[in-house]
Amino acid sequence: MNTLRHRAAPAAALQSAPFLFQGPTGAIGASGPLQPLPRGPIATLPDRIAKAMQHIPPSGIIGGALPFERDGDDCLWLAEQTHHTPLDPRLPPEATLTWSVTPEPSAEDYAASVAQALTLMERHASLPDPLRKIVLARTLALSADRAIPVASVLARLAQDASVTAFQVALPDTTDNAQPRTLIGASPELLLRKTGAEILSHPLAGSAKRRADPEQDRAAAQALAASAKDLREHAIVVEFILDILTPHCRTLTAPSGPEITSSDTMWHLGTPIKGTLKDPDTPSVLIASLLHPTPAVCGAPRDRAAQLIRQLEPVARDFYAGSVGWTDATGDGAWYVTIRCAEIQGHRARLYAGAGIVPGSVPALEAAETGAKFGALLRALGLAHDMAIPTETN
Ligand SMILES: C=C(O[C@@H]1C=C(C(=O)O)C=C[C@H]1O)C(=O)O
Repeated sequence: MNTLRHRAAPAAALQSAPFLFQGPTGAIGASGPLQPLPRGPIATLPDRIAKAMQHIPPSGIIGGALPFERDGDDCLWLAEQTHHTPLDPRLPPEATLTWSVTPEPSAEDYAASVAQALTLMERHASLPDPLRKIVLARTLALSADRAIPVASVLARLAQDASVTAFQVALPDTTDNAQPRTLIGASPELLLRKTGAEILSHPLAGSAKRRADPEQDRAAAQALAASAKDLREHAIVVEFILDILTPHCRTLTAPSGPEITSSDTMWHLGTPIKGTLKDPDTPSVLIASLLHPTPAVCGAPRDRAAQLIRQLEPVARDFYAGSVGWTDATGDGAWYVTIRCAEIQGHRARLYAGAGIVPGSVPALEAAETGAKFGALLRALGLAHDMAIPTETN
């Protein structure tokens, strides 16, 4: 992807783009005439994509967001042109918004749900195919005294060169509502397809980055040696290999995870590489087979999803879904929708989750989710660690 050829567009000009992504491999987004794809669940996606692929011009792109729930309606567009214009790194003056922040649920209630999930796992351990992992999330409901400047928040998220910053326009909730936008900085690649080659780079197992370099290195080393995190991670890799195997001629993964990082978090990550049997399958369809992986849902998938619905007080909507794009050849990239917020006017809802396996400690999982809000909080001009309960900070 050639990003040098293009001059940066003013952030405001890109604010209305229905989808755009900027990460280590460059910037890509929709431009030109646009039409929404009919909305629907994953079960009808192959049909809807096949129809859209009949009409896509060679320079076109399909992109948008899949929700967390496989039977929820997605939000995809077909744009006749693709742009590769990077976000303008020159930020407008420091925003001075005044905020109110309400955790929903509170960190204490979240920890109580984690404890409940652990009890259930223990009680079901002797049943056939027991629940082995569940990812539980919490949210922060933010309200500012003015409209949130989406474009400059996105530009700030994109300053972390190790993540993919994204923006996707979401369907309006009511007829005359203000536009809803999903923005985020995903560190996790669900699936990239280039010709017959595919790459998935799941993350699971996390530790907060530290300001002090020695403590920061120690946190990474402790993560790499944590049996609990290695178990949590292995469940995701096993799931992805199982799903991809029937679709691949070759499929390889290293025997253990590597340490990866964003500006705010350390993670365990495993690059899984494959060659597709049918290289014409559009990337969004392979991504939709994988989604949601146990990195954001759990194992077994359906049982975890059901318990998530029971234990989480706020619906996930597009959080823990997938955002991405597919071009006219079917190539594309789909990311796990994490480290994200839904923004509407002066309100934002931030989401963060953590994988729970036997051995997880509720208060530490509350702290981990608190740290995962950091990238968004900082981009909004708030203290990155304000959601980490003080006794664990
Ligand atoms: C669920 C989230 O992150 C996921 C969960 C992780 C974990 O439990 O260690 C790590 C990376 C992500 O796959 C999130 O950030 O909201």
